[in-house]
Amino acid sequence: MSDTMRIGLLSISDRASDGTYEDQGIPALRDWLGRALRSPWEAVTRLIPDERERIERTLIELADREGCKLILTTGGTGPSPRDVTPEATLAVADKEMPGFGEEMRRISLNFVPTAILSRQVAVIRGQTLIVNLPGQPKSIRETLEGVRAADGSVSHVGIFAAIPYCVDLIGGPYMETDESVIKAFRPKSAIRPRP
Ligand SMILES: Nc1ncnc2c1ncn2[C@@H]1O[C@H](COP(=O)(O)OP(=O)(O)OP(=O)(O)O)[C@@H](O)[C@H]1O
Ligand SMILES: Nc1nc2c(c(=O)[nH]1)N[C@H]1C(S)=C(S)[C@@H](COP(=O)(O)O)O[C@H]1N2
Repeated sequence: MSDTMRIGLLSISDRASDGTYEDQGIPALRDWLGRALRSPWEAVTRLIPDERERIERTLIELADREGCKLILTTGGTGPSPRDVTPEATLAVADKEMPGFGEEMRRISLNFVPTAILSRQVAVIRGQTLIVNLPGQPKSIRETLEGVRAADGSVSHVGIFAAIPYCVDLIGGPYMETDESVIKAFRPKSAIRPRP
């Protein structure tokens, strides 16, 4: 197996995909991962409208054909009629990982009272972890990295801390992070020494 982690970045937005505004979802995901990851990775990106069948097909393509062991989606998690990202994600799932959604909503409440409007979920499909993030571009960093106090110390750990070990457990590459951005947590027995 290659050591390069392929990460699917899926932006789901009617208006970004039809050109009403420029997509900021994929650039925000790419920038954050560029700062956070120390191990080799490459992005496979897709920008699509809020259409359930299209979202399901794209998730299956990224997981099964493109070999992405992690897929981060952004957008379509709210209560509006066209927000169907969680339904599409659950439809392609083998297992639900409810801790991610619960924790992201808790983290987001540090930033906006409307955090509870996001129905975001995370699931496992085969050897792929799929995580929904909200559509607001700033929510990407907020949920992945967590909350910092004024002195820069972490007051609420972001959900990315749990992603490398989750990827280990489903058979993906060993991911390493820049601890000044996000410290990946692994039990001692799962930590590999640096070469
Ligand atoms: N891909 C994106 N790029 C830039 N801004 C975005 C993007 N997706 C969402 N936003 C911003 O975040 C807000 C909330 O996101 P949400 O996914 O609810 O969008 P929406 O209102 O359903 O819009 P859309 O028509 O793009 O699907 C949007 O109103 C928009 O300002
Ligand atoms: N961290 C964070 N979470 C957030 C937000 C945000 O700005 N930051 N916006 C909320 C709002 S206003 C909505 S409606 C929901 C759903 O957003 P989505 O439909 O763009 O996915 O995410 C919520 N979660």
